[in-house]
Amino acid sequence: MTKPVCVLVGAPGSGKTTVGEELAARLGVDFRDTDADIEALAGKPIPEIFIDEGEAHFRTLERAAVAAALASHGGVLALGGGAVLAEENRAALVGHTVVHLSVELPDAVKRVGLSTGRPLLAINPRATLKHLMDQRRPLYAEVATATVVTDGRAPEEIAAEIVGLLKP
Ligand SMILES: Nc1ncnc2c1ncn2[C@@H]1O[C@H](COP(=O)(O)OP(=O)(O)O)[C@@H](O)[C@H]1O
Ligand SMILES: O=C(O)C1=C[C@@H](OP(=O)(O)O)[C@@H](O)[C@H](O)C1
Ligand SMILES: [Mg+2]
Repeated sequence: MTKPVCVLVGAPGSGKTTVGEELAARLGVDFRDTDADIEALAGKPIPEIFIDEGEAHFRTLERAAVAAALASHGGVLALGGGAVLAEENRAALVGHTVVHLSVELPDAVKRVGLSTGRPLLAINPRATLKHLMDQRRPLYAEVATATVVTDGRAPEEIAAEIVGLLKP
């Protein structure tokens, strides 16, 4: 069975998508992001899924996307920030190389701001992010096989550190 060389988890704004693309380029492998898979399957952007069908439906699509990507993708895989909320997803990550991109509130807020692409953060992003991060911190720690600090660091530097971690 194919297995991702590295799965990236972390809060919104931790840089999973940005660092994941950079890491995949450095490793010469494909990059995949479950958020993009969900949008392709649903045929619409994530904010529209939240508006039309709600978060619970998004989480159902996300569980299917995570299972499919873990079983079929051999490159770098980025998950959505809330994927770790599902016990099913946390269980599916056991045995994988999972890097937690850690970020503290100030950098996360600066990076995502009032982002239009993240429906959960469309209103009051600082308070919402703080709540999400407090709730999820133990879950990222539970699934991660390594943690890389991203605060005040460029995506290139973070990707380089992960390349080093992946060396046997
Ligand atoms: N290390 C970093 N330093 C500064 N900005 C970053 C960093 N990583 C990501 N960003 C920026 O923050 C925003 C969110 O990044 P993204 O990769 O989409 O995060 P995630 O997928 O974890 O939510 C983007 O505008 C991106 O350019
Ligand atoms: O934190 C979350 O619950 C979410 C994070 C988003 O992905 P990023 O972490 O890549 O922003 C996306 O999956 C969706 O908007 C929900
Ligand atoms: Mg992302």
